[in-house]
Amino acid sequence: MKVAKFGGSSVANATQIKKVADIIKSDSSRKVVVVSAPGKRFSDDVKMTDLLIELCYAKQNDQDYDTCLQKIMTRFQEIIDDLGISHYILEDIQQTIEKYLQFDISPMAQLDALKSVGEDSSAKIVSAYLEHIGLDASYVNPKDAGIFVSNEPGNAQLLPESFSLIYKLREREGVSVVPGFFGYSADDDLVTFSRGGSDITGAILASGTKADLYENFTDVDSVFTVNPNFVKNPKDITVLTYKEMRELSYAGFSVFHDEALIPAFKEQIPVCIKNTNNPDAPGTMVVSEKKATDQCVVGIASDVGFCSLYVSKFLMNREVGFGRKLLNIFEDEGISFEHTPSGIDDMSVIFRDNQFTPEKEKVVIDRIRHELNVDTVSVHRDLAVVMVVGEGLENTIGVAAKATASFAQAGVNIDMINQGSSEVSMMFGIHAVDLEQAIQSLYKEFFTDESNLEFSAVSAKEQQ
Ligand SMILES: Nc1ncnc2c1ncn2[C@@H]1O[C@H](COP(=O)(O)OP(=O)(O)O)[C@@H](O)[C@H]1O
Ligand SMILES: N[C@@H](CC(=O)OP(=O)(O)O)C(=O)O
Repeated sequence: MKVAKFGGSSVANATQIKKVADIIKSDSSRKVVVVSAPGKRFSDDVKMTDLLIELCYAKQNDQDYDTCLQKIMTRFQEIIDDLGISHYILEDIQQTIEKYLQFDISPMAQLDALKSVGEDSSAKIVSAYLEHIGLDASYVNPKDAGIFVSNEPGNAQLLPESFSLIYKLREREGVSVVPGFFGYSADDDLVTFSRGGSDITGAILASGTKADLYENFTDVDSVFTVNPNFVKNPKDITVLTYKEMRELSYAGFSVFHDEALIPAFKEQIPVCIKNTNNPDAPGTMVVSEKKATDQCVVGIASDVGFCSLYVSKFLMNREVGFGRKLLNIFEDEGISFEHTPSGIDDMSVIFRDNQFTPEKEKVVIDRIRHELNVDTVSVHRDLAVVMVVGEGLENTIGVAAKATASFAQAGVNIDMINQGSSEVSMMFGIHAVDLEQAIQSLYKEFFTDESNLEFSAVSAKEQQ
């Protein structure tokens, strides 16, 4: 039995939904289908989820929201008309939105309720269309599917008791179409996962039903070795391990949500990333182990929006508890950190920029100066993180040298290197303005010549 998730690009309009239906029809083992909200139809288009967020903010700020509501309804109407299914669904969507707009609940809870309408409506539309073409299909609400989550709006986490309920989905007749992206709290509130979270729903259902395969349908033939927005027609990846995919999606391979790896990994469900527009292409498999290959580096990922706080203090290495005290300040101020590269008298804390308002920055710096008595403290914003990822890194010599040489060749200054704490990745902090050049230079270094083969030859020799 397979769980198939279709992303926003796969349900963006009626033409795409018809492709989805063909894919479901072609394989009767696709018993559980998860859908996202309608995504972008062209590059400047707006995702349905973003329209719903706009609608919610307009309402909460007492602004006119009719135009936005109209845009939302027109998009759903176009899809429903083009598919030739009942207008009853359109009325249902309108009533649901209006009910949520009138909800007297916290702003965050109202935002989550409205955000859920995109996926919920997609699931109703897709199941109605499947029935319309003669398939046995039904819409299954996340509550009926057993998706119970913590009450953290916009960042729901699955409650462990969900798994036994989800397993029961296997008993349902026909194709169950479940909306992605949200679940229900114990208090019956609608709570969404983080953005891109329909991948998480798919992985949870695949894991809970102990599916043989989790198929994640999107708009590219495979996961590429580098984000295609930086390099034209990059090489594709046929097999990745969970660890590799986790590191790559953490650092910007938005094609698959990094949190979606956890449920799949726990139950060892293989994941296949495939293209709705070209379903015959084999896609990329994500599995627990892969055969040793010549390929040392499998992908180069990058993400922006990082900030680094640097502290130096003479004899820091001898001061018991220094690192803990520094990180305690971050904890007290509610900032989660990503990396902490350090030297004998220096330590940097790397974290996501959006957590660091100017007021927060002032408080953190004052506390570090007064409580830790440091020699220097400084903050560097607009950083990007670049990850060079591959299971082969651990046993391969010279990758860092090649990477740093390629940064130097591209004239990119490296602010920070974090090597060794992960077995499968090497991380570089650079200025965001240099990102494109850095990525292109690394891609050239690792994927357009025989460099990976050279590496494997070196490491094989070293292991003898
Ligand atoms: N390394 C990568 N390989 C493939 N696609 C990538 C990669 N990095 C970023 N992407 C982007 O991810 C997109 C697919 O993810 P997303 O837009 O979330 O799809 P969906 O609508 O199916 O959820 C691709 O169109 C591509 O632009
Ligand atoms: N619609 C939600 C969830 C999601 O997973 O979307 P997509 O499949 O288009 O990435 C979002 O935009 O965040």
